[in-house]
Amino acid sequence: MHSTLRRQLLDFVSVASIPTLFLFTLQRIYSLSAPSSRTTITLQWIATILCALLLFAPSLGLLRRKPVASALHSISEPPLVPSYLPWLGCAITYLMGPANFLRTCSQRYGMTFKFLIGGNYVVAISSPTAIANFLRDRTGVFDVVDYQLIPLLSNLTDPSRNQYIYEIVEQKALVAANHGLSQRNLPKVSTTVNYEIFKTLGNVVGKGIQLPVLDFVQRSLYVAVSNSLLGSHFPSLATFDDFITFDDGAPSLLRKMNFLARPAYRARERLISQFARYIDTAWREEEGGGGSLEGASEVMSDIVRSMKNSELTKDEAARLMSSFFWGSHTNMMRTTTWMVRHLATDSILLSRIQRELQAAVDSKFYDAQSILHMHPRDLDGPEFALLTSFVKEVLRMNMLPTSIRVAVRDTTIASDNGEFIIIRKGEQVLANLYGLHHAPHIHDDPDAFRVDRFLNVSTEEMRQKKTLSTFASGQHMCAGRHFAMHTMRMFVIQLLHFYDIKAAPLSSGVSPSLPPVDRFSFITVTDAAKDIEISIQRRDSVPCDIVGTE
Ligand code: HEM
Repeated sequence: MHSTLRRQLLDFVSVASIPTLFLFTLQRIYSLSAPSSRTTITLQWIATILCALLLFAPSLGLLRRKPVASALHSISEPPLVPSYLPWLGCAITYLMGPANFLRTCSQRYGMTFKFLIGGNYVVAISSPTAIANFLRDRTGVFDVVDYQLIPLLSNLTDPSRNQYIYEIVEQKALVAANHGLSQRNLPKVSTTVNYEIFKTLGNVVGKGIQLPVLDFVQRSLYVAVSNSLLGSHFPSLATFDDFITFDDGAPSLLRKMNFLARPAYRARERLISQFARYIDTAWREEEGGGGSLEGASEVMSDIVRSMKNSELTKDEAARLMSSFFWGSHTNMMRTTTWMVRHLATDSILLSRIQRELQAAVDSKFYDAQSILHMHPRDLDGPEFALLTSFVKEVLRMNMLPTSIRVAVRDTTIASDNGEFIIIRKGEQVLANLYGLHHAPHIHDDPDAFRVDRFLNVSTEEMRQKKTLSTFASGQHMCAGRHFAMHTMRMFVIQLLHFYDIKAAPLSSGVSPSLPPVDRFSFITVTDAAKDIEISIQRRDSVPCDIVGTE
């Protein structure tokens, strides 16, 4: 707050001084040439009004620093989104609906803009080059603020412990997560996830069901992913309801609006005690400071070991696990939910994806067993090019920003076309994925859903153009990206191979269309009341008997 007020004062002093001096000079000239008390009073009034306007100019957005041009580059200050509340700024509009706020501002102000929120200036950036540059910064000018969210998400209440906890997270737990979920080590967990998806779909769907899409996907993915990461000591089914309640309220908990999220608050505490119990039950000590979680994936054992070998309490470790667990489920569930909704409501899309899958089955993956042994590399190959493009398109349409950094000193970020964006010390920089993924000069007809948008774009080309940034980049790029891409595609492959799916008709008998995005939500969800139902039937023609799955 202090720096904001100082900034406003400096803005005022620097800009207000020019017209004030001008009026003062004018006044002097008038009073010298034609002394008249009326003229002097009028000029004083004009000066006062101008000063008052200029004082509030920063929050009204009237004050825009002109871009400073240099011979080689253009260096510019981002335009400030007007707001009428001095310290709060745009907080209310942003917090009530970030998706809507970013969409409106991107349309109005373009690729970069600044807004005031609760005493902090946030610079939202959509340029692919600028996003990559600030996320990949290695000079230390951009610090991670996301970790400040960990205490909020995990309900860590002793601030004196936070610095130490961040260090353990950054230097130990995340290193273990990145290593265990890397492309090289992914096969250690991917076969388990393939089998768990198979088993869970069998249990949830049985011979056939009709469920809202969100409920179906959340239930199936939650159990499959939890089982594959944590093994059978973790009560996946029994914790599902608490996880969903926590997930629903997570945006409010992160916004410090606990009063809006009491059920989520309580559900999270129950989940945390389950984690504490799980670590006790599943942990097996080994000689030499080792040890592992019985039946769990190697990566989860490594993460828990890294916490156990530090000075974290059991409660702190259980709380951190709940945050990791939430992060590993929430985005994947939402993305897969949108994929299934698209498939259920668009018969052309469904048959294109089915044809690709059938061709892959005919040529390479002849039976259920070979589908369940698919290697992550198989999914990245040409056999599943359309499915891969489909996931990317769904991510492009729905991802909201998650990457925020804070500038520790004044700096600039190199953007496109030789432009530089001025960032001042203390300002937060936000990767505005909405702006990047919906800019018409970057993505042709950006509001249209095109399943083959990324079909002929190689990974290398995408890396170079940086036009899709769903997993961020740089040091804190998503550790679970390979796991997520594998799991989401495997879920769709099994759903379409072993089952027939279609959207259940509405009560009017009409086939439903894709439900609208709730633009006022924190994440691009749909209003639960507007979700569509899906009918799923096991395909008797496809054998489902797999050796090794009881
Ligand atoms: C569709 C699915 C997913 C999306 C879109 C996604 C997106 C992201 C993004 C954008 C970040 C970077 C945040 C930042 O820059 O500060 C991130 C970080 C992270 N994600 Fe994911 N994620 C997904 C799935 C997963 C899964 C399945 C896991 C684990 C199994 C996971 C684990 C992590 C971890 C540990 C980090 C922190 C990395 C670090 O700070 O070094 N994510 N994720």
